Amino acid sequence: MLVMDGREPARKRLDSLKREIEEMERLQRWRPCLATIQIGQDPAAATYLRSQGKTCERIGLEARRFVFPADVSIEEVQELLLRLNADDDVDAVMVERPLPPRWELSGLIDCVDPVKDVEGVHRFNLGSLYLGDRNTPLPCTAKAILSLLGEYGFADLKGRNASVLGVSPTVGKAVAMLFLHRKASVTLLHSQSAETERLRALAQADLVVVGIGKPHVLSGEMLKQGVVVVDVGINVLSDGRLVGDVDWESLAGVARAATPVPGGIGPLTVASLMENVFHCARRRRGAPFSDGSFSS
Ligand SMILES: Nc1nc(=O)c2c([nH]1)NC[C@@H]1CN(c3ccc(C(=O)N[C@@H](CCC(=O)O)C(=O)O)cc3)C=[N+]21
Repeated sequence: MLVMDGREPARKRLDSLKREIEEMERLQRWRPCLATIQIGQDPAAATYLRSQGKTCERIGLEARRFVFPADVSIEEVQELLLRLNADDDVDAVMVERPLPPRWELSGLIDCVDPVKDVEGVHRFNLGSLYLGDRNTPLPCTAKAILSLLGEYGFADLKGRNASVLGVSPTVGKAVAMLFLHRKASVTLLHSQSAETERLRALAQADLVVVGIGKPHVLSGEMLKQGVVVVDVGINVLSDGRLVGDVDWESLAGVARAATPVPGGIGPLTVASLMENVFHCARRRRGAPFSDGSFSS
C-alpha cells in the first residue's frame, strides 16, 4: 500500500510561499496577517493552532490569536469580527471549530468581510465553490485533499465513485463539491445514514474520504479492493497520541493508497491555509480578482 505522505509536499509549498512573502515584504513593506479566533478548548483545534503558530513563524506571516472562554456570548465574538474587518492590518480571519453547542458557523462568518474569509466559508464564497469558480478561497482541508491526491497521481476522478463520510461545511460538503466538479459520482454519508446504505456506498467506492472525528470508524473489511483512502480525522487519545478515523492496520491488502495521521492531510491543510492568507493579502493589495490564485 502506498502511504501518501503530506509532510514533504507541504514543506515544498511552504518554502515557495516563504519566498513569495519575503518578496512582498521587500517590495511593499507589508506582511500578511492572519487573525484566528478560538472559543473554548478542544484537542483537535489545539493541534491545528499549534501547527499554525509554528508555520506562521517559519514563513514570516503575522499571527494574531484571540481566545474566548466557552461561555462567551455570540455578540461578543461578532463584535470582535467587525473590529477585525475594520482593521486594515488584518488580511485574513478564521474561526476555529468546534463552536459552542447550537452556535452556527454562519452566524459568525456572516460578520466577516468575504475578502478576509480565509477558509472560504462565508455564504458568498461558498456560493462560488458551489458554482465551481476557481477564484475563490477553498476550504483548506478540501484543498489539501485534492492537492495530495494530485501529488500521488489520483486527481483524475472522472467517472469514479467517491464516498465521503462526514458532512461538515469545510470538509465533507466542500470536498464533495470539488469531486463533483471533477466529474466523480459522490455519495455523502452522515450519522443518520442507514447502516446498509453506508456499507453499500463504502463497498463500491474507488475513493473514500472520512472526517468524523472517531478513531477506527473506517476499516479495511468495509472497502473495495484497490480503494484510495483519505483520512482527515484528528483524534487526540488520552495518552496524547494523535490518530485518524481509519483503522490503519486493517487497510493492508485492501487499499491501494492511504493518507496517514499524523503526516497526511494535516500538514497540507496548514499549508493551504497559509496560501489562502497570502492570496487574501495580495487581493486586498489590488491583485486582480480573476488571477486563479485560489485554485487547487
Ligand atoms: N474552522 C476550522 N477549520 C479547520 O480546518 C479546523 C478547525 N476549524 N478546527 C480543528 C480542525 C482540526 N484541524 C487540523 C488541521 C491540521 C492539523 C495538523 O497540522 N496535523 C498534523 C499534526 C501536528 C502535530 O502532531 O502536532 C498532522 O496531521 O500531521 C491538525 C488539525 C483543522 N481543523
